[in-house]
Amino acid sequence: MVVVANPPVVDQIPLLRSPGPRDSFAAVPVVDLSRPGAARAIVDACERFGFFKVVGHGVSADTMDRAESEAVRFFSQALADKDRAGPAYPPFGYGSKRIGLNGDMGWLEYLLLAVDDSASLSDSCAAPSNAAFRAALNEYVAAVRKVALRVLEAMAEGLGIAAADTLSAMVTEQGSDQVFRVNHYPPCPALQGLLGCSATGFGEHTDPQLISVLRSNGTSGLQIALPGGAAAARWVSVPSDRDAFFVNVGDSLQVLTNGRFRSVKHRVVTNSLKSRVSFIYFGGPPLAQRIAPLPELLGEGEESLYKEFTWGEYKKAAYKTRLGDNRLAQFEKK
Ligand SMILES: C=C1C[C@]23C[C@@]1(O)CC[C@H]2[C@@]12CC[C@H](O)[C@@](C)(C(=O)O1)[C@H]2[C@@H]3C(=O)O
Ligand SMILES: O=C(O)CCC(=O)C(=O)O
Ligand SMILES: [Fe+2]
Repeated sequence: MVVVANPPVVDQIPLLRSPGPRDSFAAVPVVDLSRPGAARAIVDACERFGFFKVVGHGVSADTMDRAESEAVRFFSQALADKDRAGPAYPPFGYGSKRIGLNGDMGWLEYLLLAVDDSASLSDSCAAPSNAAFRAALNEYVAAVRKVALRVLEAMAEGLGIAAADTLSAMVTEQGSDQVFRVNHYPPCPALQGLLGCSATGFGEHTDPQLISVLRSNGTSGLQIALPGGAAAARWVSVPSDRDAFFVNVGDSLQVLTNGRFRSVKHRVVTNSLKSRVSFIYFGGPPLAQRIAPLPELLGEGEESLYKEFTWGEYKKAAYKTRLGDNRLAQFEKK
């Protein structure tokens, strides 16, 4: 009898070229939310990269540190204990290495959680059950969501949209689809010997929602693809900053701006020595929200580049794709 063993999970995690010093994105746009001019700077960064760093956000270091140390405590538990907070699919909870339902793998473990209308972790997610961790995450989520709303308001202002809450209302309306994710990338020392290679932490993708707001513990690993026109994308590492937030434009915001803002392709490469812990708030609208270019942004005679769809339709289609797929392609007008 031939016994075929399943390949070890780690063999299914793709390798990436380790970033070198020349791949650092030192020119990452930095927006100080507390200063005048933020709206213009945000629009400029969204048009050029779909990505920027936010300082002057007013979130206390205590709020960030408490959430981080509770997350570190959670991930340091035995696997059997963490598994009690899973599985991640369906629909929310603890997951390890498998991302989504379509075969993507990364060198990470994570908590995928739903956020309710009052900006707290949804009662429908029992995980995490530890009261101190849950309280720390609730405090953090409330704070980061406020940052996301201020950024969306600044975007509307910078785009010259009359109603300041046109974009932010989409993620505050009843039934808005907000997700929160805590990612832990353990160091991946097994690859130290393979010169110039790192394991994929989180494979390349764009985020489907309107906006994602990320904060990490200061361990590098996040990379974005610089737009290259016809040329192949150039991957650059984002210098980490534990005191700042990083904002990604998502696919839905690209459509709402008829392609003026670009959803940024990004990925995470593991560090061979240090753990990375990241928190990401994903702001999405209610499922019934129509995702189409805002009329104020369409010039005379300008047509939508996309077919009509709702967030619910886009999300359903997105969850059938692999991470690296171009999810918007099937909604583009040919
Ligand atoms: C492979 C997948 C994971 C993902 C759902 C998908 O089918 C395609 C989009 C992925 C993504 C990327 C951004 C967020 O991390 C996420 C929660 C999301 O909304 O879309 C993940 C999904 C996931 O991890 O379930
Ligand atoms: O963990 C990170 O730093 C980024 C992860 C990410 O892009 C995601 O969860 O969608
Ligand atoms: Fe992402």
